[in-house]
Amino acid sequence: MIRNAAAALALPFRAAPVVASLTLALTVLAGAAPAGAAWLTMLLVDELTSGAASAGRAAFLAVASALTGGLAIALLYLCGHLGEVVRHRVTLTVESRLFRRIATLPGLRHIEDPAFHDRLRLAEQAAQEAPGTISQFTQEVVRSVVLLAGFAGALLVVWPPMTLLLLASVVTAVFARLATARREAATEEAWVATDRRRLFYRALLTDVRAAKEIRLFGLGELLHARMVGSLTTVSGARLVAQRRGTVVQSALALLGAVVGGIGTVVVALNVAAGRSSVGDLVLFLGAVAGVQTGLSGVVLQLGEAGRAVRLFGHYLDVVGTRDDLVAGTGVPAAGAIELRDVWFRYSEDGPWVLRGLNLTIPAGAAVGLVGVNGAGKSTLVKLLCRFYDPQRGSITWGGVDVRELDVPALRARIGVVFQEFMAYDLTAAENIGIGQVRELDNRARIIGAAETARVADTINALPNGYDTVLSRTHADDERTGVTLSGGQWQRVALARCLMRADAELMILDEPTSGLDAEGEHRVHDTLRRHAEGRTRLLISHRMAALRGADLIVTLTGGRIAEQGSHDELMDADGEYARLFRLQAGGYQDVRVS
Ligand SMILES: Nc1ncnc2c1ncn2[C@@H]1O[C@H](COP(=O)(O)OP(=O)(O)OP(=O)(O)O)[C@@H](O)[C@H]1O
Repeated sequence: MIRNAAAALALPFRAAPVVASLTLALTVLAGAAPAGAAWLTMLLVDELTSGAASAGRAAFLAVASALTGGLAIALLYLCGHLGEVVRHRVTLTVESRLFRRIATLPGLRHIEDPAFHDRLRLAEQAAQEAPGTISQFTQEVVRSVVLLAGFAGALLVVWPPMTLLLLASVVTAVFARLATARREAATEEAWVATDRRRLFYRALLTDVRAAKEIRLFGLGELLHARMVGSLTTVSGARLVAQRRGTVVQSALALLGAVVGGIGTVVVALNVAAGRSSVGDLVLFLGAVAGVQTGLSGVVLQLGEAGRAVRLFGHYLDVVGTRDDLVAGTGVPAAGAIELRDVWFRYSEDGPWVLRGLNLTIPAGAAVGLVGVNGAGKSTLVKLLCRFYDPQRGSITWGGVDVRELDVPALRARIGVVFQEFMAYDLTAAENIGIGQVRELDNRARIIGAAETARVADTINALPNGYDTVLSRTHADDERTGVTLSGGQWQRVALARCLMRADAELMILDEPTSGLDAEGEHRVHDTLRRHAEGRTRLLISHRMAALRGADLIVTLTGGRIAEQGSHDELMDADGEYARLFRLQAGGYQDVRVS
């Protein structure tokens, strides 16, 4: 908690050192002004009730008191504005740090972890709220401390025990408010998963891709009910926490009134008995009102700040998240890729997906990978891209363990069309160009990749050609976007992969599943010519597509069960031959010669 508070308090001074320091100085002045005004008022009252009042001195004191009061208000507004400036800079800093951490996480472990997403949501909330709340609280504390110091002197002079009484009521208020804040923050933490589900259902209801199934299967009511159910639960819990807070606040207000009342009675009796002056009473009343107003502001904000500090811990956790992979510094060397006794599972208690897998992918060879659904083909691809590390065994490239290589350098040598490739709501040119970010503006290269992937004609026929936004939900400059068919999208993804003209390893995970028969034939033909000499890993359920590969391997039970050329595997008459015949049989027709 102290670590969180210190980090949050330091933030404004790191994000906007000059403005934050100026705000602090002016806040001190703003805090001193009301006490100054009260002292001047006391002097004025005493002057007027002294029996030998000087008109000039009284007028001076009246003007000075009014001006000091006015200055206090003006300073408050100025500090408010400067506080906004600081908040703006702090928000930029924290959001930027938070999302840079997310953007630079090398592996997939954290991003696939639901608990990490919950922490991220709390961190985002804290990043937006905490800096403002905490810097406002800091200002309030500084102003109040100065103000209290001024008034405490007055109270000590007029009736010393009042200082102790006020102190006792403040300590009570602080503890009560902090307890409320802890409860409120705990409520947020407890319900964050439910709130995430609400956002999930909400996103589904408005998702264009989900719209067809939602309508056909009549899921609208179900999703709506679940969304509202989550919302009701979360806002109900927040209301309960808030109700408790209100009860506590009301009790504290009553306590303050009782303490103030006791002091006023005592001092009024002193004035009546001639032990204190009327000026003393005026000063005392001003001081008590000033102290209580100032303190109730601080105590109220203390609650907000306490909650913010606790949630800020999630921000610090996310920003300080360790890399989910230990990166090396080596530069990849050309050569064969070898997987030796690779064991992998997605979680500690999950089932093994790969169980002692051994495979050599020779440099420059086309390797076809076959296996039933769930055999682990895409998992193997993810390991080659080093999104995860195997729990046991090793993967080497050119004789070097991939764990010793620099991760971006390794990935720069790989071009992939993932099975679940992305369809970005960007222009056609950007959708292809992002395959090689430094070539994003190289239109000739983008057109070349589109032509190789045989999607150029489709793009040329779009309303704005390569500048057409491929989206129905986003539009640029009032131009509506367009949506491509599944197969056309797949060709765009292929063109994106082909932007990596210098990639040594090309991985195509089901690259032609959405293509028509002629399209598939042409793409394979083009790929064979385009990727000649590069290492290729091709995954497909259409066995005919892999027939021409130099090496075909079948993945069964987390291991390589068979490997060889098409002819060798057919001669061996194993699982591959069985599957191949099964598929080929599906196409046999007496009318086809
Ligand atoms: N991110 C993940 N987290 C946990 N388990 C996963 C994850 N991805 C895949 N799996 C599991 O790993 C196993 C292998 O999945 P994988 O996607 O590698 O199979 P595949 O051979 O590519 O299948 P398909 O032919 O259907 O594409 C499956 O049981 C799957 O449930």
